Amino acid sequence: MAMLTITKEFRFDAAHKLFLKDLTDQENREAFGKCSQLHGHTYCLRITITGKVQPNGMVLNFTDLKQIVEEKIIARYDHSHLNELEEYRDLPTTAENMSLYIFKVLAACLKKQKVTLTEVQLYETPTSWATVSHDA
Ligand SMILES: Nc1nc2c(c(=O)[nH]1)N=C([C@H](O)[C@H](O)COP(=O)(O)OP(=O)(O)OP(=O)(O)O)CN2
Ligand SMILES: [Zn+2]
Repeated sequence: MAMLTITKEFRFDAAHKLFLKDLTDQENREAFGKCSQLHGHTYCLRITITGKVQPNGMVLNFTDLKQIVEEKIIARYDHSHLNELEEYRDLPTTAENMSLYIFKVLAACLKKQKVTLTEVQLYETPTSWATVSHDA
């Protein structure tokens, strides 16, 4: 059976460094290399949802999707220092951890809109990204 999804793309700029609290600076340099130094990315975030097509012809108005993602994620992440955000106090700010957190937050919000979040893709660079998918 065919499955319909819709996707919206967002961008945000943020700074971070990769480190583990329990390691010394030297050990973090050895573990994470250049990424243990503060640096920035223009992140690209793709949000994909599915649901019933409503009488207006839409699963969810892209404008409404934009408002939710901007309020819950972009407003907090854009021009931020990611390591200072509460959710990453004890977690490395990897694409993996960030996409898992974003999925958890948005899945709950989108459920209230009667749609299902099927995929979050977070690109740290154009060649490096993480994908979290909804369990079938
Ligand atoms: N599995 C992961 N590996 C790495 C992550 C990550 O989140 N998950 N993050 C980093 C760094 O943040 C780094 O800034 C990005 O790494 P990399 O893709 O190597 O960056 P480049 O600028 O070298 O990318 P190119 O497009 O290949 O030039 C490291 N690893
Ligand atoms: Zn990085």
